[in-house]
Amino acid sequence: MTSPRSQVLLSTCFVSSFTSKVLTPKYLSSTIPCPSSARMSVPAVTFVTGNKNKLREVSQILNADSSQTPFTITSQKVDLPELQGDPDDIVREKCRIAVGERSRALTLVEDTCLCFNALKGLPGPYIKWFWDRLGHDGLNQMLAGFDDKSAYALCTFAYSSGKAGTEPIVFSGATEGKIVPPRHSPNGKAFGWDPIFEPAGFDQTFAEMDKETKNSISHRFKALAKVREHLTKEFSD
Ligand SMILES: O=P(O)(O)OP(=O)(O)OP(=O)(O)OC[C@H]1O[C@@H](n2cnc3c(O)ncnc32)[C@H](O)[C@@H]1O
Ligand SMILES: [Mg+2]
Repeated sequence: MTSPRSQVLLSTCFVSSFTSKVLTPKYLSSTIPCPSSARMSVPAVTFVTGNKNKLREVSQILNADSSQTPFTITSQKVDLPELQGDPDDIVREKCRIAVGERSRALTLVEDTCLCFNALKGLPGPYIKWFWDRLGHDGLNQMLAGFDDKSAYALCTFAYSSGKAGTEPIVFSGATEGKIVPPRHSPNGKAFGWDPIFEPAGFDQTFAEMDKETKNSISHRFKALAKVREHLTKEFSD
């Protein structure tokens, strides 16, 4: 029997194959099998997030290189609590909560920080609230009294096999850069704080560069490379 809570979860479930180029939201909880060309069998892993931009980037990054081992990831939209603390502890706890919601299935969650060096790493994991309340200009204003505008974007994934007695495994990736007055792409659409983050070595913000470039240098790309390596090892043989 499906509990009322799981019915809510199922009704907000996006299912997508990360082996497909297009994200197709469907109100299903089933998984999409690996293509017959798959060189190994990897059970579906569900990425639990309430953020469609994260989901899109994870999909694009995992699809970018067809020579990599394919594996199937579904996604589930759940508004997980915004926790406080150290990024690794936050994402581990986020994963435990997500696994609890999902009855021990293979589960992946992610938490993103934007850390200002002049502020000793803050806003860090609290960037969601700072960005919501202050916007791009307000975030710039926070650094107005400092010469040091350097910052880094940190992405931390936690993966759980869902097996009893196991702890989530954490994978992180960081990209250095600096905080700049907002600069958007010509189409004006942007993901979160991308318009104010200029990665080191580039003269464009994340929002100005094409998505392939962002996805080849981003905090998310670096963390996902470690996730991919782990999953490939875990499910080979
Ligand atoms: O359900 P979850 O996965 O928690 O999604 P969220 O939107 O709550 O995300 P976080 O808790 O990780 O908060 C990170 C904030 O930073 C934003 N963000 C995350 N990755 C980003 C990126 O690559 N570029 C710009 N903004 C990003 C995101 O929209 C949030 O406002
Ligand atoms: Mg969140």
